[in-house]
Amino acid sequence: MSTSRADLNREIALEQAHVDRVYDNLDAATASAKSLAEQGREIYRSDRTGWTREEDGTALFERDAFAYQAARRLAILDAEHEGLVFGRIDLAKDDEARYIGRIGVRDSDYEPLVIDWRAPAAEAFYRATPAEPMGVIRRRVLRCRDDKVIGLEDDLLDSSADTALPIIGEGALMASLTRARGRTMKDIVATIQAEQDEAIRAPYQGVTIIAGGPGTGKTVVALHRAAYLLYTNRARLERGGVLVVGPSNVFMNYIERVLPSLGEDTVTLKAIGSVAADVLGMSSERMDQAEAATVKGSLAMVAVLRRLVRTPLIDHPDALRVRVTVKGEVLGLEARELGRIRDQVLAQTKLNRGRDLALKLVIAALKAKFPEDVGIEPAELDERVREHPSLAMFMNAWWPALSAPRVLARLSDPELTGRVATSLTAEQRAALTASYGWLRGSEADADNLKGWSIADMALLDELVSILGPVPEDRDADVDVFLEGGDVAEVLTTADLLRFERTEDPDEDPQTTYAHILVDEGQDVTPMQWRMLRRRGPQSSWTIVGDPAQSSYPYPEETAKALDELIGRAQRRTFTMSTNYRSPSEVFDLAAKVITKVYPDAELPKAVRSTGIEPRLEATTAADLPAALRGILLDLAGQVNGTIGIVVPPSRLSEVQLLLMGDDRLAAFEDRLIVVTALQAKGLEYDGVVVVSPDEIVAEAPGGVRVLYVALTRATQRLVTLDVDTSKWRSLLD
Ligand SMILES: Nc1ncnc2c1ncn2[C@@H]1O[C@H](COP(=O)(O)OP(=O)(O)OP(=O)(O)O)[C@@H](O)[C@H]1O
Repeated sequence: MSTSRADLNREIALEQAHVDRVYDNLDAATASAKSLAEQGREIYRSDRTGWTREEDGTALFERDAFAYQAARRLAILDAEHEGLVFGRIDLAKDDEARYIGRIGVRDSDYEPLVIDWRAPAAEAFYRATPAEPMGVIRRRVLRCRDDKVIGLEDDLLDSSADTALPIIGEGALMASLTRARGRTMKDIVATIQAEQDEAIRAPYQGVTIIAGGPGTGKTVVALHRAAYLLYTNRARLERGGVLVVGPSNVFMNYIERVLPSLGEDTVTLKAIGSVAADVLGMSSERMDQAEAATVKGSLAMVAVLRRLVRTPLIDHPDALRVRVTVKGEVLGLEARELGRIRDQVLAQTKLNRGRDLALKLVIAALKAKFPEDVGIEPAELDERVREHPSLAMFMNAWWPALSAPRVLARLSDPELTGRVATSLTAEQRAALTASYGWLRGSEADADNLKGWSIADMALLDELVSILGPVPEDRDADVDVFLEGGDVAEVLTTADLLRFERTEDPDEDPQTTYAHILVDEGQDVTPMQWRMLRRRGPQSSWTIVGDPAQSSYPYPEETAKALDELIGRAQRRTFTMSTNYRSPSEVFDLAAKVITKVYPDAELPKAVRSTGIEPRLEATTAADLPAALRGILLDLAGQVNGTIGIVVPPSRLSEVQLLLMGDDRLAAFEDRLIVVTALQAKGLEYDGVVVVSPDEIVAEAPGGVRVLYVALTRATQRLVTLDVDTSKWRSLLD
């Protein structure tokens, strides 16, 4: 709808007057909060002199109806300086105008000046549509920079209403979608759409699944849901904690500003490779080769790890034998008897907690061997066996406290892997041991934190839960040499014990959360679901995902693991149907590719069209630098924001080097980002060049599904650049 500049300026001035009032009241409230804090008075008081967030009056909203809380949240918002007031609805009833903002603000008479976007009174701002206006005549979105109103976008929702309200602009959603993208995700609090709002405001309990194709806002909606849940369940969630898990640190950096821009800073964000850092004291960003990653993610690993723990660390025959001499009688237990005791203990308790019980059973078994016809007092026999130096030495070797890395490192031994991983194929076993090649040779390498992969974190976490925490104090300060052992054996065992003693395992139990939000859930492997469940045995969940973008080759296995996680909990699914990211020209191409291999893919409808078709280019390996350079120079002139260069892993460093050595590209290097298709998950760029689609398919565990991820990252323009081969194009026919 067209409006004159004068109309716009007049409306802006009107809104500015209201925004000024809001800020004046905020200043007063902040001052009052400060003085409350300074006086150290009880904060939650009935003299509501300042402001709070809304008029509802129920216990729910009273909870933080005090200046201190609001001032704290305001301080978080301040860092961002995004408009505090961003919306207004004009209601037919009583000509009421309601302002919507990031937090609620009242004036000195306790009248609401701004309603928190999460309050029930704000719901109509998001839900009203022309088909169902919910009493709203006009919805207005205010664009502010700091505390200045700089633009307005209106939607007329009830055209039948007799109103003189001016309608300005083309609608806020389109204005927001066509803006250039930066390096971090922005909140969408001013333009949340009705179907998104339903998922955001879904009840807290059980498991909420947010599904839908690429670019439908699943991530951003889930983050707004976290903010909403904190608002409606603040006491429970601030105490119990909220954890947001995403695929990588790059992704966490991309989304990290969204919650603070909504006034929330109590949420913990972790990449999947960091989730187990609470018990392991380490995290990882390293990806395994496709084959190894797949084996390590599969549920078959549970049995492999259990068997691994049951296999004694030392299986030298001398170490698997205990002998004590009492009154000239040699009492001994052989490997088979010791094996039985071991199984009995491990059936009852975790290895690191079972040593005392194992010792008790060994002593009982040894005593039972003492000949009945040789006279000895039971108490004396007990003492002689118990205090025999060989016994302590034997126990240190047979039942050492084990750390998870120490145990997992054993899978670098192909022979042992062959024994414990009987359910895996020979190829799977080979991939597994090859991935631990870095550990071969030196024991202490298990401590090399850089070697472990993201997939290993879930295996190590599983091991911690099988082994129990390593006890701090081990009475192993004795000089160790095994009875009947040779010198080499003595050294090996002593080394082993020293290793155990110098370890500094993190004994904290897992940190648990009241709500866990998992993004890119389709890529969470079954082993990783088990790791996550340990962080939320009682929690409610929000799970975001799109199976069509999965890089785990067995989506059915992940779905099964997810079903187990959900169990009998209440489950509700919201499927987002509109693609807000890519223009229809770009998404149509991606949709053709995915439907050929994954006919069940959710295909959202693109909300925009630019009239610009994707460019399909081809080059040779030798000419790649020149061809890519030409495309990037073109794109830099065509889009204002970021340009993503999505490459197969094998070309990552080649392309990074190319960018570094080029003067003309250096001029806009802050807009260029090189990523592999897997790293690009969840991210978006205004211009995207997908380099060598065929190699992306060949190198990624998810094949074409990962190419689909790459093809759906552009908000404006897409270029594909084939290198030598163009096989993927057969998917476009
Ligand atoms: N209601 C909205 N208003 C404005 N922008 C929106 C809205 N919904 C989504 N967007 C924008 O669309 C883009 C895609 O959102 P998001 O990354 O959350 O999608 P996604 O479904 O998680 O995508 P993918 O599956 O590809 O990771 C983002 O730039 C987001 O800000």
